Amino acid sequence: MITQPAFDLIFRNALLRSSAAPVDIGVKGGRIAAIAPKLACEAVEVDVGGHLALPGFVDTHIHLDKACLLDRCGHDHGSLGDAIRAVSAMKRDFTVEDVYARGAKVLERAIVHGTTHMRTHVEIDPRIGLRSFEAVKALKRDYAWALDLSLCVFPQEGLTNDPGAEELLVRALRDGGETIGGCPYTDTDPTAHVARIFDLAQEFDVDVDLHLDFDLDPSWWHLDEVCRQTERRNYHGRVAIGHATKLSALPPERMKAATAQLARAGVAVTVLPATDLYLMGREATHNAPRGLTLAHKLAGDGVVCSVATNNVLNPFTPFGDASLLRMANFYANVAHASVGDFDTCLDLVTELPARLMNLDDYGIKVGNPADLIVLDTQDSRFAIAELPDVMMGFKEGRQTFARQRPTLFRPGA
Ligand SMILES: O=c1cc[nH]c(=O)[nH]1
Repeated sequence: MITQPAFDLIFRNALLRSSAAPVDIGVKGGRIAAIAPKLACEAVEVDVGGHLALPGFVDTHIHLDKACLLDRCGHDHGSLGDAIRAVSAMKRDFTVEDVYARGAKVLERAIVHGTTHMRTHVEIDPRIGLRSFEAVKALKRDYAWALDLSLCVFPQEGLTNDPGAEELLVRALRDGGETIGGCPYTDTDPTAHVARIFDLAQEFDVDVDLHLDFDLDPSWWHLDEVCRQTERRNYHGRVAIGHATKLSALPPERMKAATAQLARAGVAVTVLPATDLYLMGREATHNAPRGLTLAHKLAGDGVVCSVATNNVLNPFTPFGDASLLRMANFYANVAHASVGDFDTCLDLVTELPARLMNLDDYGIKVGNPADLIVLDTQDSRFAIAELPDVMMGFKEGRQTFARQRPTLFRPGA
């Protein structure tokens, strides 16, 4: 009789955030089958060497369709409006192949930086039609070996004011759109925009992820309407808002009320620090006012939050390498995070965005897919501060990348 090995693969000596000492992780059929201090059986082995193993970063908000446009967009961008107009003019010339190539470049960077789950927003409107959507669908298929890509279709330039946009959105939702986004502040009727997005979300039974309240004027906003619609439609836990920088301009009492409102409605908040700080305050002649919603504080008060990359090398953010660890470090730097907040900052790119995206089988737990990454650090508390290399990644137990340690050429060695 041939005895089957209990595991196909064992990760030896992996430090988990939840364990005081390194453990072994047994994998069978692509799923985690056991976690124990020492697994005594034969299998292919990967020596993690006491380094930190995490379940992979979760990027809830990126725009693959308009990444890597620096060579086409001129040198002088400024405000949010400028960025939207610049891409609006360019996208008429986007082809499926062009969007695919730019998106692939960013996806490959994200993979080697340890991202295992990602939600890309993709613009759907009469200027671009469904070309970008076709490209990101192909990217989802072609990179499924390394990363779960989820598609959020959205009308960047408005809905009620843009004839033809809704019909295209409906076609995208019938053909693989997994979440519906929106951008009420570009619509001539923001309230109707929000209501229509929720109508479509309910019709297609998909979650909602809106660009919202992206400035520093707290005298008006769309947050109340979004929370109202969420509660009215029983969409608790299925709605996220990105940017929401107006929250950072609220005095403490109003912030307390807004936090309670978000927690009650189950509306999640995604902070996009690179874009938020790049685009705001552009009209100012001096003391350029910029703000950032404090995701780690909101998270402490029961609001599901994430930090995400958003835009990479385009007029919205002419920087970036799709590294979520670097983005979390950037966020922690500019958001007044103290050493005691660093653990929560790591949650903002792992556990919390997994909740935002309702990923039921996320995490290094028995029964879950063996999706994990290994960081070159032995202390999870300081991963955000240290910016360690992500040394290797696995999806369902299959290795997706390895990063070589740099070699020092010491004289005389
Ligand atoms: O940051 C932003 C805001 C609106 N639309 C985008 O694509 N990015």
